[in-house]
Amino acid sequence: MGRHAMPERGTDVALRLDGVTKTFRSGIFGRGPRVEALRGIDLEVSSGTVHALLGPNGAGKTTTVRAVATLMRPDAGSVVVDGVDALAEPDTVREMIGVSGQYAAVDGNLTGFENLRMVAQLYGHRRSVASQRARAMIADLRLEDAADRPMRTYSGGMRRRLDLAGALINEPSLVILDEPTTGLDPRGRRQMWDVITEQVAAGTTVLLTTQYLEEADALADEITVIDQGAIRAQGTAAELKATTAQSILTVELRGRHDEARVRTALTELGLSAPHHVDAQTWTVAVTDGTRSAVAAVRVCDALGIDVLDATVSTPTLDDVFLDLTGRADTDGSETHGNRDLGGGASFELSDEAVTQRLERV
Ligand SMILES: Nc1ncnc2c1ncn2[C@@H]1O[C@H](COP(=O)(O)OP(=O)(O)OP(=O)(O)O)[C@@H](O)[C@H]1O
Repeated sequence: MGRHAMPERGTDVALRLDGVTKTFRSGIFGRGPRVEALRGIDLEVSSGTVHALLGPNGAGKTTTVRAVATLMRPDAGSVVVDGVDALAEPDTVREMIGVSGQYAAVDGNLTGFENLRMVAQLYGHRRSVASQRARAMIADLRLEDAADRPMRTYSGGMRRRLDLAGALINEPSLVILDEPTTGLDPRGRRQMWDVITEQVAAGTTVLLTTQYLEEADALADEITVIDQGAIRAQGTAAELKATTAQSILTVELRGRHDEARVRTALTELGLSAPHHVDAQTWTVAVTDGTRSAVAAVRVCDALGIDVLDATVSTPTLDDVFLDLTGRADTDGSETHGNRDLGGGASFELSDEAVTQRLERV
């Protein structure tokens, strides 16, 4: 399905990976240690959505996208792009996808327009059609000012946008962006986010890899957290944040109050035992953000406890990431727990994370 076909979000599956594994042999003649780069990756990307693969260095993100781009053959499992089996029909799939990182360096002496026209011609389009597409992509990706100057004069951000234009020019079913904003300054990053968001609104499906939590939060409809070749968690940013019940309610009291009474009040609201920070300040982990603050004031009021202030800090994706991968470089042990969070999102968590979570419930 092309990007102008405007699928309804979430109705069709643009990409499906089932049990994808890959082990590399390192060293001369492959006699070195084995690296299990992928240990059974399952994921599904709905048409017209952005799916982010988020993970630290060496997690297996690039290996996963290389499998989708048919640049690497998995040892086991399946990769299906818009209903086409990528292992059985790699040539067909190659025509259906756009991969970033392959176009911007075509020829630095050609203008942005000439580069894009050439890419479109390489896809087999007649020169007039190729010119039309190149102009349309230049407008879409806000490259008008740069279109007619040699590409070697472009800033890093412009190059990335031109590269994205190359990946989009054949109206692919799926666009793969491997770390699309690494190395860009904050302005360049934001511009890139804007154009990606616009393209998705026009119907493009995106699989992107990133090490930036902020990027996954800003762009992705769904996130797969990957570490040591295995999936640690999957879901929307909100679902991931919700699993980390790390919202902290801080209650500041006016004057001195009976400690046991305060403890009783906050125990009722919290997920764990309240923590007495100092004479006037208490903290407790909660799930229910701002509502907890209101409830705290009410419960304390009923018990005659005078509250000066009640605030809640909500979890960030950083909290989730640390929670899930914080022990990443310790023992390499596998995931055990598996939770269904509704909406088909499933979470696989380390023993430690599961224990933490059970303690909170
Ligand atoms: N061709 C290869 N030969 C041997 N090992 C490889 C090969 N490609 C990847 N690996 C190993 O597989 C693991 C996953 O690598 P991958 O490049 O997929 O990680 P990544 O998440 O993309 O990391 P980064 O953010 O650093 O690019 C790493 O341990 C890496 O060293």
